[in-house]
Amino acid sequence: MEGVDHLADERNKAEFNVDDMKIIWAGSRHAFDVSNRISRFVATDPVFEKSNRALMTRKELFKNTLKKSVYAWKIIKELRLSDEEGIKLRIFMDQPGFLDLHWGMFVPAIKGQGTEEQQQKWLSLANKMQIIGCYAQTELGHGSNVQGLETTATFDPKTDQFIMHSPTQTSSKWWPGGLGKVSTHAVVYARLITNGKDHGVHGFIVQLRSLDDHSPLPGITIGDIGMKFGNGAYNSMDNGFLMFNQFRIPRDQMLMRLSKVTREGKYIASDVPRQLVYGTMVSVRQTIVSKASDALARAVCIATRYSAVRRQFGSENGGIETQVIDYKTQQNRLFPLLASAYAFRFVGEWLKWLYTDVTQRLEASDFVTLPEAHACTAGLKSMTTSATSDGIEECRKLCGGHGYLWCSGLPELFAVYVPACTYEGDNVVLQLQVARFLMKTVSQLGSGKAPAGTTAYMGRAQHLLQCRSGVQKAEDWLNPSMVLEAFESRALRMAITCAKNLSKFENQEQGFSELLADLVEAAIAHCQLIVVSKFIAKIEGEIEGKGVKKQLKNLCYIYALHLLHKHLGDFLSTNSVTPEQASLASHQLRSLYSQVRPNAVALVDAFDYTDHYLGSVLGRYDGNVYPKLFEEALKDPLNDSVVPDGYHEYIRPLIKQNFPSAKL
Ligand SMILES: CCCCCCCCCCCCCCCCCC(=O)SCCNC(=O)CCNC(=O)[C@H](O)C(C)(C)COP(=O)(O)OP(=O)(O)OC[C@H]1O[C@@H](n2cnc3c(N)ncnc32)[C@H](O)[C@@H]1OP(=O)(O)O
Ligand SMILES: Cc1cc2nc3c(=O)[nH]c(=O)nc-3n(C[C@H](O)[C@H](O)[C@H](O)COP(=O)(O)OP(=O)(O)OC[C@H]3O[C@@H](n4cnc5c(N)ncnc54)[C@H](O)[C@@H]3O)c2cc1C
Repeated sequence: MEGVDHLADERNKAEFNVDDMKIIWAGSRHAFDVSNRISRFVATDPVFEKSNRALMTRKELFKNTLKKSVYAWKIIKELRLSDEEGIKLRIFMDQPGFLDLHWGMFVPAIKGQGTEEQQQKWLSLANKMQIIGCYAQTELGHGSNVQGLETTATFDPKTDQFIMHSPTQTSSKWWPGGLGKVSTHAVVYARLITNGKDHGVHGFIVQLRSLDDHSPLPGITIGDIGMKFGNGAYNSMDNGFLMFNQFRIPRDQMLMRLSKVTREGKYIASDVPRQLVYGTMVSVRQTIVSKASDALARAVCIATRYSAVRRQFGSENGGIETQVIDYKTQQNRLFPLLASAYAFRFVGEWLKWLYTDVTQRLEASDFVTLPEAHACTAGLKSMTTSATSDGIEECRKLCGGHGYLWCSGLPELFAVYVPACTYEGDNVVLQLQVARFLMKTVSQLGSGKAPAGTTAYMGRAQHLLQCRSGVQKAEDWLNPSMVLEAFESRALRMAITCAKNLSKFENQEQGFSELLADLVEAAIAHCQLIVVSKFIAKIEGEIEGKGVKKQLKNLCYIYALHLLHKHLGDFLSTNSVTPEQASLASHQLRSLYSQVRPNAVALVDAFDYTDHYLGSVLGRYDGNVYPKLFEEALKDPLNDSVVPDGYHEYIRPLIKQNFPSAKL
């Protein structure tokens, strides 16, 4: 029934104030107000309609993305939206496109690696969108191995220019978003060569297309790399290829904040770490962690509301059947994902703080926390995107058959989200960076240099290697220090075992290669510890709102104890817990699920998602699922006529056994 809230009973059961939780989820009242206002604005503007996306051809989808993006930009300008509001507008527009790369990578790359003059010149154009830029790093032959890029930028002292060239097919740029059809400019990463010497990979601003007729400039071959995973989905983005044939750019288009080439062709490296050339990736990895919580929350919101609407079995004497959310198996799959969405939110907030802190330090030439910032952004990007991709797929299964329908919103969400495990660094490659950082930290234990930040726990190695968990009853698993100690001792013991095994190899690099799988496991254990510890820090801080803290505590312990359950092999093999303690954790987990159950729908309402943003018949706020599923089905073009096209050509001859005779 239209206008009826089918989930009202669920909402009435909530034991906390949802409006207060909305503020906690958003991060502040101000952030909530902006998010709430912009999401409603987008939801009610017909230009941002998106339900028809799956039926569009690639060309229609691309053009629709252009229309929405340009309209969004017009709104941002005309209504003088702040940066924060503009970002929200792009998020709620919910259609990947060139704006993401222009604002998310091109502009930050110039800000981070350009000199003052370069910033003034290029950002004044980019900020007005008089030029549109992308981030052209990955090539056909190399993505993960950035040092292996082949594109060259050779300085020609005669003309004071760099000659950009793609010497091989594998050196073609391949993947950059916005490159294929839209960008007029790119930050291109290429090997800098001066006086015959290769100085490694550096960034260059390169104009790709004419600003008059959009044709590629002479010496540039450019196009779209073709359809990607899923219908609609990420195909709104023009990921592109690019080849240079001796294409010339002025010397001052090398991004020269970190190192310079003089008029004479002399290379001057600054004394800052060369890894700062990777700075844009670090900044985007940090934002990807917050976006993971956003994507997982969308899937969980759909699965939770639908699980409360859906009923199967359990009716006695023709009475009402059981809501599937009441099955313990459903709770055991769903509630840890709900808890993970909250956990990633809070670790995302913390990571933003860490990133802001390292940026300020770098400006003051303090590089001490750079390795930690790199390890945290890389590891948490990897861990949260992997968990979110798996979580979205689990939510699809939690919705049974209807989850497989496009209009559930889950197939498209999965297809758009899953490349996050690959872009901005393959998730395994990134965990190996964390592992290197951990091995280095372990090797320095006892050297007098106390580990700091997220590895501070390693400074208590003596205790953590010997301690035995003090958990004796199920409620002890609600004691933050007992939970933390179990995670710390597991992470430390795994790291130390790796280090010991590594030391058995004469050649460290060969040892590292042999032990890759164990090293990744150790890195994941460390990242999980970070997320658990930041969630605990959150619930130990000040939290306003009726009943809010209690809910967050429940979710925090669900998050930690389900990880313990999932990785029990690690916890047992490192003697961080005993089998009896593990079974007490499972007992506590069941009790926490029962406490979350009456609050589940309200906990996803706290995400404050509009039906437009969710884009899901199953996740509708009012729970009016069944009539709407019919409405959606009837909109399908196959239902335009009752007798389908092809009937006379194929179905009728088949039924009437009236085929033209076959010839082999
Ligand atoms: C709410 C949000 C709203 C948002 C709105 C907009 C947001 C924007 C979002 C945009 C939408 C997203 C669209 C998708 C965009 C995808 C773009 C891409 O994929 S672009 C393409 C992305 N591509 C990739 O991600 C490629 C992945 N590959 C790589 O990053 C590198 O090749 C590597 C790290 C794997 C190795 O690098 P290599 O040079 O071989 O280094 P070694 O291993 O030999 O280590 C040497 C030393 O360096 C250290 N160090 C390393 N990195 C860093 C760092 N970043 N820093 C500091 N340090 C670093 C390392 O620790 C070591 O230290 P030590 O031991 O000596 O002390
Ligand atoms: C949707 C999308 C958008 C993108 N947008 C951009 C963009 O805007 N700009 C841009 O420059 N790039 C972009 N990329 C490229 C992206 O950054 C790379 O694809 C990514 O960094 C992974 O690199 P790769 O493709 O070389 O993977 P590979 O490194 O070839 O990975 C293949 C397999 O090898 C494994 N592997 C690789 N190296 C190691 C190792 N050392 N140890 C163990 N295992 C290893 C990986 O785990 C993986 O399983 C995009 C990619 C996608 C999918």
